Amino acid sequence: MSHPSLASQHLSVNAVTIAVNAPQAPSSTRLLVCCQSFRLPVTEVVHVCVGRGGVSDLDPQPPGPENQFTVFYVKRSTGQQWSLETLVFTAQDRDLSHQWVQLLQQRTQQYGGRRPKNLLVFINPFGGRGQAVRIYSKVSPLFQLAGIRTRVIETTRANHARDHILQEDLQGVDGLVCVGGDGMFSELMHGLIGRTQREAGVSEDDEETELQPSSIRIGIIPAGSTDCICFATVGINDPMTSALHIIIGDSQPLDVCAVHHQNRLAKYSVSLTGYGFYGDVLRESDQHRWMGPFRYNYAGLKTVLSNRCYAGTVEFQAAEHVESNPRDQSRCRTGCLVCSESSGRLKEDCEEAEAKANQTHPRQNPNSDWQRAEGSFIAVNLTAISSACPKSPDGLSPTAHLADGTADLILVKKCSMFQFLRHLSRHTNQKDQFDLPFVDVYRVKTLRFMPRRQESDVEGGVGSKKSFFARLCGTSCTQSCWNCDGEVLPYEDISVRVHCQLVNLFARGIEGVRRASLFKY
Ligand SMILES: Nc1ncnc2c1ncn2[C@@H]1O[C@H](COP(=O)(O)OP(=O)(O)OP(=O)(O)O)[C@@H](O)[C@H]1O
Repeated sequence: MSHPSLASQHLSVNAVTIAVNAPQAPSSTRLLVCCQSFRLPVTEVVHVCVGRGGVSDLDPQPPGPENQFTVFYVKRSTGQQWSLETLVFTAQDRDLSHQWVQLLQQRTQQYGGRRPKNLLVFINPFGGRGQAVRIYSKVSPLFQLAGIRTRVIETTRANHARDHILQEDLQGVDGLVCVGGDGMFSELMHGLIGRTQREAGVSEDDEETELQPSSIRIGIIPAGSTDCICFATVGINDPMTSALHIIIGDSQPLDVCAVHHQNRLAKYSVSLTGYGFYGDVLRESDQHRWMGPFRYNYAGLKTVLSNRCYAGTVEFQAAEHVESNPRDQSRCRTGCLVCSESSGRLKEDCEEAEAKANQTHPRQNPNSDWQRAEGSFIAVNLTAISSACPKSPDGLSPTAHLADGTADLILVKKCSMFQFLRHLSRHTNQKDQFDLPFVDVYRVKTLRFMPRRQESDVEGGVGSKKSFFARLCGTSCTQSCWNCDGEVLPYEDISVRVHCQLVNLFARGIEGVRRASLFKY
C-alpha cells in the first residue's frame, strides 16, 4: 500500500474536514491524527474497524456505510480517569476507507507497545462489596473489542489464584489480571514471584539472593475495599481506566519488599509493612470481623486511644546513589527519572553482586553501612510505594518511588496520643508530613527489626505505661505484630530487603500535570 498517497487524502470527521498527516514517521509516539487542537497518539488507539463500530453489547451500533471507519481510542476524562471514545471518519469511497483501516491497524501493532494477547483473569466474587463479577462484566467487552483472549476463573477460596499460578500451565499467558482488592493482587504477586524463582532455581528463603523478575505483567481491576496498589500506580480506582491500561499494554515496574523471619521467606509486600500502630489496628480489626468495614474505624480508634509504644532496635541500610529523599517535594510520576535511572543501576548492581559472589574472600565488613535506631516506637512503618488510597490521597510517604529499589522507613517515636494524632492527620493537609520532632524518615534498601523486652514490661513498662485510655481499653499488650500488606505476621523480629523492579504492572504510574495537559482537547 502506498502510504504517501493516503497521507495526502482528506477525510471528514464529525462533518468537519480534516487533514491526516503523513503516518510513516519512525517514532513510536508519532501522532496519528492531527487537526488543529486534536492529537491522538497511536499508542492509545484501542481498535479500528470499517463502518460505525460500537463496543459490542455495551453500545450496539448499526454497521454504517463502508466508506466510513471508526477509531476507538483512550480519552482522558477528569484527573487520571480514562474512558473509551470513538471517532467516525468518512473517506471518499469504500476502498480508501479499507486502506485506512488496514494502515491504522498496522501502525497500532507496530508502534502500539507491548500489548497482551492472552490474559488469565481471576475474580474474587467476595472481594470488597461483593461486586467483582458485575464490575468485570462491564469491562470484559473492551478486551473482546481489542481482540485479547481471556480465560476467567472465579476463585472459590483464599489462595486459589496463587496456587493456580504456582501449579498450572501458563503457556502463552502474557498477563495476569485480578478483579478484587489488594489481597487478590498479593495472591497473584506471590504466585508469580514464587513460580519465577522456582523455574530459575532461585531460593526465596535466601535473603542474599537476587530474585528474578518475570516477563508476565499483572493488571489490577479494582473491586476491593481499599485498592491501595491500584490507586498508587494508576492514580485512580476505576475499572474502565485499569482495563484500558491493560489493553494498550502499559508497563510499570514495581519494587517488592521480601520479608524474612529466621532465614525463611515470610511474605512479599509492596505497600505497608508496619509494626506497632498498624499491626495493632489490623490484629484488633481481625478480631471484630463481624462488624464489617466499620471494624477498621473501631480498631483504629481503640488503638489510638491506647497509645501503646514498643521498645526495639531498627537497623537499616540507607539507599546509596539515590538523588531523592522522602522529604523532597518531587513525586514519582509517569516516566519518573529517578526510577528509570534505577533500572540502569539495577543491572550494574547485579553484575557487582555476581562478582562479589564469585570472590573467594568474604566482604571485609558487611555491616559497615548499617545504621541503627534504638528506642520506643509507636510505629515502625516501611513502604515501597506512596501507599496512597482514596482516604489518604498523599499516602504514607507521598514522594516514595514505585521502582527505584528503595522503600521509605518512617519511625514514629514515643509521643503523646495527641501528637500521634497530629502525625496521622498530616497525611492530608501538610506539604512535609514528616516535619515533627518525634518522626524520623529514611529512604532504605534493607531493614532489620529486633524487639527489646524490658524488665518493666512485666509490670507495665514502656509498652504498657498505661494511659487512662489504655486502661479504659483494657490493652496491656507489650508485643505487637507486623501488618504486611494487610495481613498479620505473627512475628516481631524480621528482616526486609527491597528488590528493585521485581514485578511489572499494566500501568504507567500517575500522569503528571504537564503530560495530562498535552492531551487535553
Ligand atoms: N473465593 C474466595 N473466598 C474467600 N476468600 C477469598 C476468595 N478469593 C480470594 N479470597 C481472599 O480474600 C481476600 C480479600 O480479597 P480482596 O483483596 O479481593 O478484597 P478486599 O479485602 O475487600 O480488598 P482490599 O484488600 O483492597 O481491602 C484475599 O486475601 C484473598 O486471598
